[in-house]
Amino acid sequence: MIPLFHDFTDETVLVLGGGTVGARKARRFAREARTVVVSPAFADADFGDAELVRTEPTPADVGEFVADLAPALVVAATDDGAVNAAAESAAREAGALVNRADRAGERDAGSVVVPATVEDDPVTVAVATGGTAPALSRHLRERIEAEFPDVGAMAELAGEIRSELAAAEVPATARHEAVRAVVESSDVWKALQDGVANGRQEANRVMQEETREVLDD
Ligand SMILES: C[C@@]1(CC(=O)O)c2cc3[nH]c(cc4nc(cc5[nH]c(cc(n2)[C@H]1CCC(=O)O)[C@@](C)(CC(=O)O)[C@@H]5CCC(=O)O)C(CC(=O)O)=C4CCC(=O)O)c(CCC(=O)O)c3CC(=O)O
Ligand SMILES: NC(=O)C1=CN([C@@H]2O[C@H](COP(=O)(O)OP(=O)(O)OC[C@H]3O[C@@H](n4cnc5c(N)ncnc54)[C@H](O)[C@@H]3O)[C@@H](O)[C@H]2O)C=CC1
Repeated sequence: MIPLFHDFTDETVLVLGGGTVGARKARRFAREARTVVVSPAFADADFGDAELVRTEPTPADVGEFVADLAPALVVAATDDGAVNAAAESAAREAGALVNRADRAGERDAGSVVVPATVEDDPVTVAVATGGTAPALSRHLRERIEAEFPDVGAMAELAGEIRSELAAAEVPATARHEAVRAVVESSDVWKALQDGVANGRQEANRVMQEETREVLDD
């Protein structure tokens, strides 16, 4: 399976099932998309900014929700296999993506998996195990979050340096080496813990050192 990133801004996501799994997916998608959760009951859980619709659709009703909402993605997270299967076929018919929360293993195109995700804007790290061990995906996600608390700030810093070097018309190879030296520097990572300004200062030092090395060669 190959991970691809999908922008759901201005899209609708329909989640069927208001259990803890439906809540987790709703929370996740509601950060970006209009998210509607349809379920006869809702777990005592955080559904983020999702809209909750309390009703118990039959498999036939599911198609109507899909037709009405025209979602880009349908998440099938009920404990009823027939409803989840109906969600899958309605999504396919409507040309929407589908996420079957009750299935592991191989999938057809259009049937997508939700990975464990580290999000620290503008960075996204996605982890999956081919459905073999979701608990391990979660654990890896937590380890990555703990290991790189400033990853978003690092991305901003590297992006700023990239644009500045490009604007100064520094040749491509030197630019690439400078940016790589910054992101690979444990000193810059450490300095970022004390704020972006410290990170920037340390990055300047690393780049100066890098330039000196190039000139010495
Ligand atoms: C195939 C997939 C489909 C999909 O949902 O997209 C799927 C399917 C199933 N999960 C099951 C169980 C659990 N899932 C979790 C947790 C997560 N599951 C997620 C994704 C996926 N789960 C996709 C594959 C991802 C991959 O390849 O690794 C995460 C990463 C993302 C998310 O859901 O948001 C999220 C962690 C988020 C985070 O914390 O970062 C935990 C742990 C926990 O809850 O703490 C458990 C219990 C422990 C265990 O079993 O490992 C079961 C069995 C149900 C049963 O036994 O009844 C099935 C169905 C089956 O296997 O048949
Ligand atoms: N992908 C994942 O991470 C995981 C997936 N699962 C799978 O996902 C399913 C859901 O898991 P949980 O949330 O823990 O189960 P749950 O039993 O807590 O929640 C199921 C929800 O579906 C609702 N529901 C029942 N009939 C419905 C219908 N006709 N239309 C809409 N909603 C309906 C119920 O009211 C309930 O809110 C499980 O059956 C299991 O197969 C379970 C654990 C993790």
